[in-house]
Amino acid sequence: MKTMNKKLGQPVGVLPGIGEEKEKELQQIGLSTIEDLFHHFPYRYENMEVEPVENLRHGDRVTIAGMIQSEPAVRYYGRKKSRLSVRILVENILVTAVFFNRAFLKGKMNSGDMLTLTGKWDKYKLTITVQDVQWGSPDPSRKLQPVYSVGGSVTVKKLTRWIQQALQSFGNEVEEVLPEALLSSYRLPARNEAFQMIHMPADKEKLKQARRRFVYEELLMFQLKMQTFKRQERLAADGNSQEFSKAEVNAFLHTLPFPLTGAQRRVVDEITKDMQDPLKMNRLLQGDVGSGKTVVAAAAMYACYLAGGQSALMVPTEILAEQHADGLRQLYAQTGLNVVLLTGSIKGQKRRERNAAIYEGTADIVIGTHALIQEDVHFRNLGLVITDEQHRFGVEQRRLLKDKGYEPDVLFMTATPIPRTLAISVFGDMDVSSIDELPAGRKPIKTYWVKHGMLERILTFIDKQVKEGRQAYVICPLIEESDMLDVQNAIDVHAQLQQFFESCRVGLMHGRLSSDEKEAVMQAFAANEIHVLVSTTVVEVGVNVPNASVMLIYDADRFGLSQLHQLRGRIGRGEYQSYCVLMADPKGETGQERMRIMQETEDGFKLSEKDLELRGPGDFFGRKQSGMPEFKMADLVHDYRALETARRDAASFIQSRSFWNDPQYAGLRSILEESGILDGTKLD
Ligand SMILES: Nc1ncnc2c1ncn2[C@@H]1O[C@H](COP(=O)(O)OP(=O)(O)OP(=O)(O)O)[C@@H](O)[C@H]1O
Repeated sequence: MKTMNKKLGQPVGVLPGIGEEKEKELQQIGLSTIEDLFHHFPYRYENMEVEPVENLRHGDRVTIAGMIQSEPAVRYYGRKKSRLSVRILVENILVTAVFFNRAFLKGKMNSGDMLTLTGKWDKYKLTITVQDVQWGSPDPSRKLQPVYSVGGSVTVKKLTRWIQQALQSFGNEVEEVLPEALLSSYRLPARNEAFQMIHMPADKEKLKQARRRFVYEELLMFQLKMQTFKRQERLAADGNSQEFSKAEVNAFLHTLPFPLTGAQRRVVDEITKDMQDPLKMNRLLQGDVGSGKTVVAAAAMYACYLAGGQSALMVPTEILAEQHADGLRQLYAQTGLNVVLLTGSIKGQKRRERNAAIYEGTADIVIGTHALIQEDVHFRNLGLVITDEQHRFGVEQRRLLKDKGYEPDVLFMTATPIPRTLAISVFGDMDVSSIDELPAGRKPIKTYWVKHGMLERILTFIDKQVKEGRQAYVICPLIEESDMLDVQNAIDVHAQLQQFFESCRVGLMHGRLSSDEKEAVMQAFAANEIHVLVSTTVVEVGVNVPNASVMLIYDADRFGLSQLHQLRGRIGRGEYQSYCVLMADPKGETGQERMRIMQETEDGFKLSEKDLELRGPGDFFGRKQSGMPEFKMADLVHDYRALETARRDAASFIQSRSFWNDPQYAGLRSILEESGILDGTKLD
C-alpha cells in the first residue's frame, strides 16, 4: 500500500547508475518512484545456502564453495561458443566447475582463489554447471536471493542492486501505517524493517515475518476500503425505507403448502428488516442446492409489493426464468399479484404489452434474464432487484440501474455456496445471509463413483427406477473448448439411450435448441412425459423437478466439485430416495480425489472449500467473469485466517470514533483518503 511520502515519491532516476534510458525502461514495468521499487516484491527466492557435497541431489540447483586447484582450461567450439572448466576443492572433494561462454573469466582465476558457485549439480560426474559465481567465501546475507520480474534490458541482478541502494538511502523514510498496538499484539515487524526483510532476507524465518506483515497490511487495507465504501454507499442512499407490515408478510407465508425451515424464517427476517431500514439493502443470500431460496425471494418480493413497489427477478437462463415464473404464480395464487415474464424470445405485440404493464406499474413482479433491467424496459417504481447467481451481476449493472434513476434494494442469490472466506473478500461490501438447513424430510442422496465399464448396469438401474415412476437425468461429457462438441456428445448419447430404453421416453436438452424447444422439453420433463433427460450442463442451475431421482454423469472427473454439486442438486429435491452416479476413469490424483470427496459429502460449503483448495481462487468462478480482487502478497486460500482477522479489525476500526480522529490511525486514514473512497468516487 503506497503512502504519500515526498522522498519516497522521487523518481528512480535519483539513484546512482539509473540514467534516462533505464529510468524509462523501469517506468515501463511500473517502477517510477523509489516507493515503487520497495513495493516490487520478489516473486520467489533462490536458495543460496551452501550444503555439504554428499547431501547434494543430482540435477538440483545448488551452491557450493571451494578453492581453485588447477589452471582453467578453455575449449572453443563454433564461432562464439566456449567451455571453461576448472578444478575446485570442496571439503576435500575435487569438483569440476564448468562455465559456458564465459572464457573471459580465465584471466581472473588464480590458483588458491576461493569461489562461491551456484549452478546445476551432476552427482555422477561431480560437476557443477555454473550460473552464478562470486569470489570469496559465501556471504551469509545472501542465502536467499530475491528473484524479481523484470523487462527490457533491466536484469534481475541490476534491479536487485537498485532496490538495495534504494533501501539503503531511503529505507529510513518509510513511515509506519499500522498502529503500534497492532504491531505488538500480532508480533509484526515494523514497515521499514519488513521492506529490508523482504528484499534482503537474512533467513527464512525473517522472510516469513515480513510476508505476514505485508499480507496483513494488504488485507486490512482491502477490507477498510470495502467496508468504508459500503458505509458511504449506505449513507448516500438514506431515506429509502420500504413500508409494509411484517404481519402481512407472515400471513402470506402461511398460505404456502409447507412451513418454512428455521433458516428460511431467519433469512426472511434479515431481508425484510433491511428493506424497512432507511439504508439501502445490499445483501447476498447463499444457500445450498435445494435449500429453498425461491420462497425467500418470493417473501421479499411480496413485501416490496405491500410497500407499493415493483420487483425484478433476474436469472441466468430462459429455462430458469420460465420455471420461476410458473413457480411464483403458484406461490402467489391466493394473493392477486401480477407476475410478468420477460425474456429475449418474447417479441412484437406481446413484448409491447408487457413493457407497458411494467411502465404503468400493473406488473408487480417481473422475471427475466439480464435484458430485464436494460434496453427498453422502464419501471414505474422499482423497489427491489433480486438476481440469481450473483457473480453474473456486478458493479456495472448496479451503476446502470442508478443511471436510470432507480435506487432499489438489492438481493443477490447464489446457489453456488461460496466459502465464507471468499464471500467476505469478494463481496466484502455486502451483508451475507445463509440458508444452512434443508427442508425437513429430504433423504440424503446416495452417490456412487463407477468406471465406464459399468454403464449397462447403471442403465438397467435407471430403467427400474423409471418403471417405479421416477425420472432420470443423464449429463453428457463436458468438452470445455467447444460448445458444439458438447452438443454433439449429447446427441450421440441420446441416440444410444433411445435404443437401450425401449419402453421409456428419452428427451434431449442442450444449449443450441431454440428457447421454444427448450421450454417444450422442460415442460414435458416436468410433466413426466419424458422419463430420461439427456442433457449438457444447461440443467445445472436451478432446474426443479422433484420427481427426478437418478442422475448419471458421464466423465464426471472433468467437472469441478462445485459444478458436480450443482448438477447433483437437481435430484433429491422431493421425498424419494435419490441416486447420483459419477462415471469416471480419472487418471490424475486430483480427479480421483474429487470423485472420493463427492461420494463422501453432500455439504455444498465443504465442497466449495475443497474446490477452492484443489483449483485455487482464480478458477473458482472462471477467470473471466470472476471480478476477483488481485493481491500482491496475499493468497486467499492460504491466508484466509489473516483475511478473517483483517475483516474483523477493519469493522471495529470503522465503527470506532478514535479511528477517524486518533493520530495513531493517521497512516491508514491517509491511504483511505488517497483512494478516493471517502468522497465516494471510486473503489479499487
Ligand atoms: N420449507 C420447505 N419445506 C418443504 N419444501 C420446501 C421448503 N422450501 C422449499 N421447498 C421446496 O424445495 C424445492 C427446492 O426449493 P428451491 O427451488 O427454492 O431451491 P433453491 O434453493 O432455489 O435450490 P437451487 O439452488 O438448487 O435451485 C422446491 O420444490 C420447493 O418447493
